[in-house]
Amino acid sequence: MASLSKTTTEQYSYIKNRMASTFASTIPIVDLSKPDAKTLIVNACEEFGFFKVINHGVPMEAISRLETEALKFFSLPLNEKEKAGPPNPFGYGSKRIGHNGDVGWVEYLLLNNNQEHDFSLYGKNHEKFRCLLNSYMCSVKKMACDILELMAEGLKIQQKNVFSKLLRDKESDSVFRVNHYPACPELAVNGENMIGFGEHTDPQIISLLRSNNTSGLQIYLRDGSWISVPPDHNSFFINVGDSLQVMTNGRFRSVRHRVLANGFKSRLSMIYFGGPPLSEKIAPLPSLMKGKESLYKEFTWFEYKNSTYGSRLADNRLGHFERIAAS
Ligand SMILES: C=C1C[C@]23C[C@@]1(O)CC[C@H]2[C@@]12CC[C@H](O)[C@@](C)(C(=O)O1)[C@H]2[C@@H]3C(=O)O
Ligand SMILES: O=C(O)CCC(=O)C(=O)O
Ligand SMILES: [Fe+2]
Repeated sequence: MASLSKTTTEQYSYIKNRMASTFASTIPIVDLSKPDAKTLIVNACEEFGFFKVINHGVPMEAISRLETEALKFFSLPLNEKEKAGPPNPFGYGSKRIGHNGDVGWVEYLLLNNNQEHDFSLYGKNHEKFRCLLNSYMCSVKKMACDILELMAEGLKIQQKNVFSKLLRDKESDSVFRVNHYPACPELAVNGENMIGFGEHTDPQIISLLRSNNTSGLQIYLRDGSWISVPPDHNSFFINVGDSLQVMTNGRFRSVRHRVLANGFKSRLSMIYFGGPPLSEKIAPLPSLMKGKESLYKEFTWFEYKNSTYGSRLADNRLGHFERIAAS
């Protein structure tokens, strides 16, 4: 994947070389060890649907050991990696994202938390890889639940575990993804920007992203501009997903985001997507309605997921489920 010519990159989307501004100071930072965390989380979810977390409690040692194993996997020859693919939807994938024509300058591993994966396909260190992945997923899931509980407190919801119980449920449909974006030297020469992972919102409740120190992630602001998120390998970045937007009746916004390929350095990111059980009804919480109508028709996570997997990355997936306001 690292060697490419113009013909191989033609299939990817380029974006105009208008640099997105990097406003490091715009992105809210939440220190999970501070008492104001819950208020800052609610403000960030309302304004951006996105924030950075420090003092997260996931040991750096566990993170870097997993990152090393993931990089070892991605450095295998393509035919070896392809033994763990194609992703339907889980396994190893390269360039194609989903099944509806999206492509990006990325290769990845997609795993489901409650499905047995045949790890023997993941290189000769697969046992080590599996153990590191399991312990990382446990720590990140715990952090996700802590954040969701702070969120419920910040929203003054009596039932503190109203969101976190969905991730803790043994049927929780959560997904883990490792994305590898090789450096794309042609971009460094032409000064162009190419899409690594096209713009989209995450369909689940919450996503916890951690990457190495290579830039690329951008988020879309309410004013219609894209901003680059300065990478920080010691922190986690949290996205509000579509399901949380619905549960808060639109008070929190699922954030549109994308990744641009880098001309000089490869990027490795690991994302935990916390999702509810398939049978869970996704609907606004009564305590957040305050006499207002629901903005959404009723649906289960199974129905939303089915519709998601038939959509293109950039689609507004919640559009199908919005109620048309009576005039
Ligand atoms: C094009 C697609 C890939 C995706 C499923 C979809 O049809 C639309 C949503 C995509 C997305 C974005 C967030 C996560 O990375 C993901 C695993 C998810 O749940 O929804 C991906 C899906 C995928 O890569 O299969
Ligand atoms: O790789 C990244 O940094 C973000 C990718 C992403 O948004 C996703 O996998 O849903
Ligand atoms: Fe995403």
